[in-house]
Amino acid sequence: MSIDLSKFPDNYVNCYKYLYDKLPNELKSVKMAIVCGSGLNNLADKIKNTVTFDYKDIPGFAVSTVAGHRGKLVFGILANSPVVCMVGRFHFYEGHSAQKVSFPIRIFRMFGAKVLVLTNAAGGLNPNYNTGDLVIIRDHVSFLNFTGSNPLIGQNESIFGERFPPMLNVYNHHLRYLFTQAAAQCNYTNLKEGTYICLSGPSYETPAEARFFSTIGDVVGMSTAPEATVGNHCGMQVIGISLVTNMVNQKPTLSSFKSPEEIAAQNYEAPTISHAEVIEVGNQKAKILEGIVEKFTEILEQNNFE
Ligand SMILES: O=P(O)(O)O[C@@H]1C[C@H](O)[C@@H](CO)O1
Ligand code: HPA
Repeated sequence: MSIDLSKFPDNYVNCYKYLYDKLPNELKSVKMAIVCGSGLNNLADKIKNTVTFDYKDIPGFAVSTVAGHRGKLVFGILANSPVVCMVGRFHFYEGHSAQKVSFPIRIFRMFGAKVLVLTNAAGGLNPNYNTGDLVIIRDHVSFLNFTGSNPLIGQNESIFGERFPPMLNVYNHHLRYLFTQAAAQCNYTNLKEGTYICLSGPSYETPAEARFFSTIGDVVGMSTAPEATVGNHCGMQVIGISLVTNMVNQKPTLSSFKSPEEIAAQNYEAPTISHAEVIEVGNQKAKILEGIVEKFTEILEQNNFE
């Protein structure tokens, strides 16, 4: 075993040992951890020589209760590199604490992962975006973090990181640049970069909230920031990719001064959004993202990225 387990809290040790004992030598240490967002399960399909665990069997893991999140942890080889992949993640709105949501990230760090690839499905706020676009996260605004649900609240586990971590470079610039190279090599031309707004969910935003969010960010979702916060705390280099699964409705709700007849005469169609739509777009685009993530892993290997 390459780390001194006596320095780690018991709940982390139990989880680490459970997984470690079941892994072949070539997967007992990994370079990269990947988290699949809603509908993006197939990101794991390119991983070879896999060993798969059900979340329900892993000590300390929550279970996935959301459609489009398979609930499997996959260790394996991607582009000649040992990786671990969460096929489905945990969300705060499922009733898990921010600490529980991000627990796996520290486990991945214990397994040696330095690079953390976070993917998510998100609503587009920036008018220059379209459904289906991939957005490299440049920075985030986390409503969870500043409303008292920062995952680092509680006793600081100093084996992982410092009490007051800076958040000035959470999303690593070099990784983001290399991701643009990977996308170009995969002939993907719709790559954007933007600020991700993290909400607790599960309700989607109102139009008024959406207009407000559009003044401070480009995409809005319900995940990623807790994992990025914890990854940053324990010294991981983080990259986040959002898939725009829907454009968020920002039009004001109906005026009180218009009669139902006037509204009907304008052929008004009420806007809507559903998780089924989110998953469908995720499924359609997972293949593209899968290819880019594989190429990205290959580029990291070529660059000896540590
Ligand atoms: O896990 P992600 O962030 O990809 O999932 C998004 C946010 C909500 O969980 C869900 C809303 O449709 O999709
Ligand atoms: O429009 C959205 N809002 C919040 N979270 C989301 N996840 C996918 N789409 C959305």
